[in-house]
Amino acid sequence: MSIQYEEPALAESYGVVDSFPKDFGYGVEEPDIEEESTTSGDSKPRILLMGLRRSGKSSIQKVVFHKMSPNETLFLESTNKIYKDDISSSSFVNFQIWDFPGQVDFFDPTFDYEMIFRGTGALIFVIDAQDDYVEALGRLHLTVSRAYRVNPEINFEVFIHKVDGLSDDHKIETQRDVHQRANDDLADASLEKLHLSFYLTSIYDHSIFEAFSKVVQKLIPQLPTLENLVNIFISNSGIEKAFLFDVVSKIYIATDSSPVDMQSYELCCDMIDVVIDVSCIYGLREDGSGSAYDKESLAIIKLNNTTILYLKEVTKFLALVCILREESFEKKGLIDYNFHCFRKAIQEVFEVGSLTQRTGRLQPSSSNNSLSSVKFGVLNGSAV
Ligand SMILES: Nc1nc2c(ncn2[C@@H]2O[C@H](COP(=O)(O)OP(=O)(O)OP(=O)(O)O)[C@@H](O)[C@H]2O)c(=O)[nH]1
Repeated sequence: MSIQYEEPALAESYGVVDSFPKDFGYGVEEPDIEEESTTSGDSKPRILLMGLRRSGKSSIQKVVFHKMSPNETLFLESTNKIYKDDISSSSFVNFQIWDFPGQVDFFDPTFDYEMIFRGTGALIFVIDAQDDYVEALGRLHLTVSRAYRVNPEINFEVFIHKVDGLSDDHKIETQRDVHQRANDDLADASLEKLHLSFYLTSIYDHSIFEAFSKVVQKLIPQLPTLENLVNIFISNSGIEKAFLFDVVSKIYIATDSSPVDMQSYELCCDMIDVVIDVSCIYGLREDGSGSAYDKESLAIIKLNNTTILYLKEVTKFLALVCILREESFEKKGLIDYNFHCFRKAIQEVFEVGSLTQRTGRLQPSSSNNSLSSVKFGVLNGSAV
């Protein structure tokens, strides 16, 4: 992962350099920042974070990608320039986030919005749900309608943010109201084809990670392949739920087809934190060298309700976290064998993905073939 700064002073004022998990020891190859900013950087799929001032854009970016604790965001200064952040933690989650200052003026001739929207994969518009959102809705309409005219391929995502301050009923009501008004505005402008997706988010719980996971997943053309692989793996191994995580951000880039319940997701996120924290303390060599997350990374946690959490390294950046019953874990040999097949298949998808050229979004690959060559063991014991 590398960070690109518009201006060094701005970066310092954020204190990003300190909060960024550079010393995390994931073995992330740090690309040359100069080179990133001048060559490949701008061709990466782009996610734009837009919204009114103080709606929470920078906080989202810092909490999800830079391990900033939510309370620290209280001290974030207002963003004055477009702030580009390169997230190259894996070739699947390989994109650039552009954090816009709240007061972007589309009529300013120096703001080349056509160029910006042309290379954009997703536009996240953040609305502060604790504030009066009438102005934000006007801004949302102006922004998405302009962006759609330049690039109709963009995924438009609306984060109804800071919902931690709202009661459950109020949350649902706010979402319904925002949804209704935003779509009415689009209908009035004959833009019915423009699809908006809505998420209730807060940096004080896992909702922001979940929402970001869904946004990122839409930019991964290999997603059906990944989901298929997870499905085959869990059904042949007696596993209840599995998430393929990007370890640094805790975004899940794929899961099986059973519905995601927040509790399972939070449990798996917490497991990653525990494993990395313990590994940072006890997993490094005496001189501090080594990596907290590497090929050997593996953890099994038995909970007191006969549930087992099982984490294993898949690639340098990805981990599979599974939830299963104690009795299924008796067939650990089968699970390990199937995991081996799963990992091999994922690596194939990963290799093909990294070879394909990227444009506004990650390029589709012909990697579905990898499924046909995977031979999982089955639960009755006879390998296929
Ligand atoms: N309660 C609550 N406060 C939040 C949340 N997210 C951000 N905030 C607070 O909102 C304030 C503004 O956050 P910023 O991230 O600076 O907002 P911004 O949209 O980047 O603002 P500009 O840079 O001015 O455009 C900060 O005090 C954050 O702590 C949230 O989920 N819940």
